[in-house]
Amino acid sequence: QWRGVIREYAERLPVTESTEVITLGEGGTPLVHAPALSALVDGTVYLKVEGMNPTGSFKDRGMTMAITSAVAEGAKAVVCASTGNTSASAAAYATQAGLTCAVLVPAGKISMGKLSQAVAHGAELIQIDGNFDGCLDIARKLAENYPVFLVNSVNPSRIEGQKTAAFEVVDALGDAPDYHLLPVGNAGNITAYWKGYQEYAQPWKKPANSGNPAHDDAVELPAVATKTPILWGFQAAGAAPIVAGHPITEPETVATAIRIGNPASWEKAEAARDESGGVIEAVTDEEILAAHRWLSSKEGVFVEPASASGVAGLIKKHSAGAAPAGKTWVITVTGHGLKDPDWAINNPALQNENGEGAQPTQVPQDVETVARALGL
Ligand SMILES: Cc1ncc(COP(=O)(O)O)c(/C=C/C(=O)C(=O)O)c1O
Repeated sequence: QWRGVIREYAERLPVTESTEVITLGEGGTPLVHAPALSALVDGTVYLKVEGMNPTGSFKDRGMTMAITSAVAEGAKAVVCASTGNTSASAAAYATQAGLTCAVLVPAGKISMGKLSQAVAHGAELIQIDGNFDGCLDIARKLAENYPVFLVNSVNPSRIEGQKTAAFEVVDALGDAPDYHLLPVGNAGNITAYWKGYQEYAQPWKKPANSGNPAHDDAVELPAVATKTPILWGFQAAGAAPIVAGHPITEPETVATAIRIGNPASWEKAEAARDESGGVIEAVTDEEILAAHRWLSSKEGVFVEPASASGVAGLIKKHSAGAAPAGKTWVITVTGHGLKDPDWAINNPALQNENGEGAQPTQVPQDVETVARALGL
């Protein structure tokens, strides 16, 4: 039985045997071979399908650690700003821990699937007249001035939890891939992957000065990977502050999850890019929606639009002749397609010549008619 990322990787996380772990069984997600993308780049491409986490996105990895830390510190309430997935995850883990949860979301810019999760778990849901960056500013001020614990990825425990995805990739492949690709919004995830890959590529011992006597006699663990991958991060062209080199005051993209203009982990994301010898570049909404469609129609993997940004990036880099052949690639697809189902029906890449979506056919309850409708 998979025990959740904290128990599975306890020797590499800031916990001890006596820590009360709050978990919904997150982690242990599928690493799925992508035959069509592998053929495209003449290499081996795997998808790290993070939509298979308990609340349907990679955020659960960080939230199990953040809520576990909140409980350890005696918090009674947590707060987060979110484009949707963080709030869905915070609401679920807070419920599991018996904490109240306040979530601040940009008014009218959160997908129905994510909204339904925060509501279902009884979060105090506040829609802010502004964008995600404005919500994060308020959340930080609330945590500074009121008895609420901030669980956004500025909280280092989120990064600790999310680094376990890199461990799982190496454990599954036997070493790090040559390249790892992923979307970049608030930039916590690229920061976490780089931390995980670096830690796994060298001997590891819990930091003795963590103030936790149990760490002082921790054993040193050997390196697991022989190398670290090159990281390629991708922002939506209308919300690409790291690419532009300055904040974007009015970020715009259909990929609402990464509609972020001033990433909290900006510097750490640049460090991950530079230390890994990688890039952070932009992909357009059209390229994102085409990649979203590629995944569902060619690889059998259904994701929400922002999650396809890494795949859009690989396709774009390949068409520019910048994707070397014979390599091993891992692309993190970050959230399940059910989070934002409209794009499965209304994706322009799916519509026919007169702009109709792929509406299901309706016929009378008659087997011959159905057979004809199926073209049998
Ligand atoms: C599906 C999906 N894919 C990619 C990202 C970008 O990850 P980061 O670069 O670590 O921010 C997000 C981020 C969502 C939030 O920031 C939030 O939920 O508040 C996401 O939901």
